[in-house]
Amino acid sequence: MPVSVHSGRDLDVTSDAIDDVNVLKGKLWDDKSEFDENKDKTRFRDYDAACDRVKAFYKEQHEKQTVEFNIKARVDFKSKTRARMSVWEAMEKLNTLIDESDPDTSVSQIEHLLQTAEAIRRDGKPEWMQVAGLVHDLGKLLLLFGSEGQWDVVGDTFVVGCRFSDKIIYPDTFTANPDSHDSVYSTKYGIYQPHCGLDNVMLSWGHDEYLYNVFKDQSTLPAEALAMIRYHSFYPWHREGAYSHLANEKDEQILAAVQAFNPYDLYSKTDSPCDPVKLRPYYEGLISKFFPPVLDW
Ligand SMILES: O[C@H]1[C@H](O)[C@@H](O)[C@H](O)[C@@H](O)[C@H]1O
Ligand SMILES: [Fe+2]
Ligand SMILES: [Fe+2]
Repeated sequence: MPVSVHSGRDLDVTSDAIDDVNVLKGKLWDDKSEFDENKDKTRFRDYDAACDRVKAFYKEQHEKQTVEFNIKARVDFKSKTRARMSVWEAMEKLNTLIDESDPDTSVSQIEHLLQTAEAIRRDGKPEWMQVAGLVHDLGKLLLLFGSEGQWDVVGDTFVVGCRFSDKIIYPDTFTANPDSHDSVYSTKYGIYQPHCGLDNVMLSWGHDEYLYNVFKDQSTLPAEALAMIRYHSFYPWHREGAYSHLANEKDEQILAAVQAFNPYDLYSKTDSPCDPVKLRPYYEGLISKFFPPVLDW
């Protein structure tokens, strides 16, 4: 049985899907201590200690995310509408996906979205930020829309078109990426100008970039929320301080927003489980404030 599940079945979140996920959890993660509720913060994102599934994921991703692939993915994105549905329907669709790149969670994606949103709500943060938490990983729907695998959907992001930063996890795996040997793409600035701004660089294609593009014209979310969505996986920048030679002043401002969001995304992964049925009325209320009833995905 494959370790990743992304069937297109429309299951009710309260029933079969939860069972499916629990079965998978048992199969995927033998060492339950990895997910204990009192996990120390320093033990999150421990990629040295990560299992083979995570290492294999990044090896493949770092080899295949080239400039050529990224241009193709963006052209493909613009060429069609993949589905029409509401935000809550999109969340339900994701319910059986388990992310192969993530060393810190074994829960389904709807669970992760609710845990993130609930943690933000508990801290009394504004509604737009709760919504950002609720939707931030919906871009993983790409898995149901003909992605090539998980490598072009999940995982940390980085800039393509210039030298791969050594602040990216498993930096050695980029030697297998043809762009590492390209005379332009392998230079410090590559195809970019100094301080051109992150708006003008191509981040590796995946759930962040996809979802940002879906929401930028179909929501009333503020710029900070859109930045949280677009850059939440860009750890080399928001955590490691890489790419300052490409960032501009505007990016400095949004960095604060992305960093404020990050702990909720990361550390809520060991919170107690949420009940989607109980929480739905509250979050449907918030969704209706920021999104139309149906969106093009
Ligand atoms: O494995 C995780 C997961 O794919 C997250 O959704 C993403 O935002 C993170 O950057 C990544 O490390
Ligand atoms: Fe994510
Ligand atoms: Fe997340």
